[in-house]
Amino acid sequence: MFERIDYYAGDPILGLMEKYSADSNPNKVNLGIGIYYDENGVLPVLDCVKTAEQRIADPISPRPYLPMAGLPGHRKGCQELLFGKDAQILQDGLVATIATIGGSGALKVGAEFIHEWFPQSKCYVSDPTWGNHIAIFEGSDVEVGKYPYYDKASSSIKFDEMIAFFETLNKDDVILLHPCCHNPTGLDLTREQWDTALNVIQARELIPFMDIAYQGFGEDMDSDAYAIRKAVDMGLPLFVSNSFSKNLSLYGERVGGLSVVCPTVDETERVFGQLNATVRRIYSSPPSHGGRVVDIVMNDEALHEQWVGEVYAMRDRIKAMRLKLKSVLEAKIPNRNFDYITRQNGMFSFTGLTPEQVERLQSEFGIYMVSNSRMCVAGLNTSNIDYVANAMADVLKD
Ligand SMILES: Cc1[nH+]cc(COP(=O)(O)O)c(/C=N/[C@@H](CC(=O)O)C(=O)O)c1O
Repeated sequence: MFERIDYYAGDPILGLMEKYSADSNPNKVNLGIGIYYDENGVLPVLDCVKTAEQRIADPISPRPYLPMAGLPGHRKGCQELLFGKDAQILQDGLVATIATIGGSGALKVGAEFIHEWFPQSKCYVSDPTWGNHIAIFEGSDVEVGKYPYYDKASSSIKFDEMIAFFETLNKDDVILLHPCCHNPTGLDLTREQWDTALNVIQARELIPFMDIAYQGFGEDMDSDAYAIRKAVDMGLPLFVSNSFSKNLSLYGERVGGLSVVCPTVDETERVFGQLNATVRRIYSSPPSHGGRVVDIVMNDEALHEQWVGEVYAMRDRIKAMRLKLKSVLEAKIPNRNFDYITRQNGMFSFTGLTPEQVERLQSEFGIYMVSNSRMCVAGLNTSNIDYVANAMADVLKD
């Protein structure tokens, strides 16, 4: 009956977690999946989340279905975080926002929506991008292409090539963009480059789809949303998927959002309705527990302020690890340039190690990076960074 079903080869990122867990090496280090670990190598529960959890737990309350779009407070929290608390488009009711099952759920609903209502549109992702971007859009029968992004030789962005490629695309083609903390390269456009890119997107009548999964880990909450807010200022139609997995450290609660910025209130109502219809036919409604945590933290002024501080502390620890790794590697291999480590933003560093070198780190040292050489810098701490730097120096020297 099922003998014709293909074996699943596994996911290049999630599959690493299983291998890491099974590794008996006492010195093993997990630099694979994009998860923030604290200085003690522990996945933190943020203090603001602890408070929210206590409020949810006492008094304990029933767990009815949520609306298809999720809790209004969760949706409001997404909108204010992405567009700014006083954004005119929010006052004018021009944003259709739903709470989703993480950023992945937001991308899936967005992909389904595009397949249904823009069937001629192709989706173009950066080369390279987060691998699941391609799987999610192709899984919704949206044809996926790649736009030039990363130049391996110079560890920089192929900006002119990217712009030239955008100029060749068709009206309503979708451009999947990382507003900050690009995964896997860590390389972000400057504000001037965003302005240029968005002008071309506007001129070609392309549809920007911005996936922001690490807001607050780059510069700050507002700066990290620059591209999103610039697109709004320009009057562009815009899709934004956001994730609270990383900046609320709520990975397993599956909380995110999908927002669509529309030209008129009538179009916003139409889009919002169809987003609900799409949710209903995929998973019906989002999870309530995580949604309530988001609602409480995002809408309680004191908790929101505490949350921002906790995100910036995570950001700053990652930045400190970048500086330390760069200095240790420079000391060990003086003739090699490691500037890329501190030029990159967010959780990831694209190390440029060859697949063989990545494999050696794993098999000889128990250090796990994604096979494309992406390192999750948040897995480093003062206890393991010398071990990791020594191992990287060893494989780089040979
Ligand atoms: C750019 C991006 N967008 C969306 C997601 C999905 O987020 P979530 O809210 O958990 O559904 C992730 C997760 N990335 C990390 C984990 C994973 O691969 O699923 C990663 O790149 O390691 C991203 O890196």
